[in-house]
Amino acid sequence: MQTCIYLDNNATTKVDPEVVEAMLPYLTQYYGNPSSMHTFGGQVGKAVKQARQQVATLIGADDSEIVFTSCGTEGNNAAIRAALQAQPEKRHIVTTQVEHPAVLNVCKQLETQGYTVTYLSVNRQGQIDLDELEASMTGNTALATIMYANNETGVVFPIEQIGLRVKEYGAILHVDAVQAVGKVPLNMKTSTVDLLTLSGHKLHAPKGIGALYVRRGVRFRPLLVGGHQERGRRAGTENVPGIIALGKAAELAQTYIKDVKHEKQLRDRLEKTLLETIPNCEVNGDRKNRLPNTTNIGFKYIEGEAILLSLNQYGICASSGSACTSGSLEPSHVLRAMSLPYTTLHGSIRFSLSHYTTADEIDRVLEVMPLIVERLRVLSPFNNDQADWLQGREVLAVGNGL
Ligand SMILES: Cc1ncc(COP(=O)(O)O)c(C=O)c1O
Ligand code: FES
Repeated sequence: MQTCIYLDNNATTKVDPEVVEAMLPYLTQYYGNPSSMHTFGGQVGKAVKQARQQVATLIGADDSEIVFTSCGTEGNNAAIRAALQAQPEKRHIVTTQVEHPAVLNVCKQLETQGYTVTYLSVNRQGQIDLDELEASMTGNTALATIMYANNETGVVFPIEQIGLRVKEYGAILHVDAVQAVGKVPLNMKTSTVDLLTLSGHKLHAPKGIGALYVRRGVRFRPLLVGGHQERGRRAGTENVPGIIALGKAAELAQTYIKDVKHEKQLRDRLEKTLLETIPNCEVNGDRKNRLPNTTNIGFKYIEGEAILLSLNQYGICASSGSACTSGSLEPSHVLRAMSLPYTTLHGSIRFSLSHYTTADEIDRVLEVMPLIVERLRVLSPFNNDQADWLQGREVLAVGNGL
């Protein structure tokens, strides 16, 4: 298989070799069912218990507060449904316009089922306004579901300040922390968060395993109903190899989190040099409150997809939005919510690094990017001469909600 310079770690990550090593015996040797009465199954149950502890430790939770799920999407669905079922009399939800589809589309579906949803706006930096949040909360608000860090821009929301406001109204706070866990330290013991979603494949475990943190005392009804697994909070025989892998990845992440300087330095160098060497480009999102591994840069007057295809020819993987929506060629809903100019909106690229990223790889990207952008701008029908015309369209495009 082809290797590449992989700068798309917000889409998914490489499984750590130590994680593979930890999970393999649970595919081959220890295949028992953790719920079985016999010792063969029981030893698997013990390993699952240890993995639960490892995940709990990473986010400062108690192991009884961790429910294993199949992915981040399931965690979000389960959390939102559980929060609403716990307070059936309340029919209002607060979220943001920049959530992942695994939250946004659940909210849209709930709107057809008698719920009202407030989608908080974001400013040009991708930040929400805490006053707007406060003004949207009422006694009828059951749930605020707000992401920790944005997958496209890396922008981090002030979750604890959000939590204080949400708590004033007695609502439940669910946080989609799929992009944050393993990248920034979290401590549920000192947090206002009630429910928190994480996903293994974003922190060097395989795809198809995740976890939901459920604060002790928060009433929880399962999304999947059946057997008594996960203390009745998620039915279905456990994905044991996935759970062991997530446990190991969580343990390793504790070390990596302490060493994000490496990633951050490379990200900052990539960003700074691109801005210096390529005219007409800018960083999208709040540069102060951001994940250490992500940069989203708008290259004016060209198409993001064209940049991606060119990068691909050089063996460089990046992204122009979340993988789910990138097939559509529609500009990203996150960047649209930030009201970026039309000229930037279409030419935005996300580079997301990991601790595997090397200085040589960044050098290579810095070598080819100016050539790619220059070539595409020469070919572009939207070159700088037409900027005035484009700025005119920008008003139109935003007005149409494009
Ligand atoms: C912020 C965010 N939430 C949820 C998800 C969905 O996670 P999963 O792919 O494990 O279902 C993703 C993954 O793209 C994400 O970035
Ligand atoms: S669900 Fe996979 S990238 Fe969004």
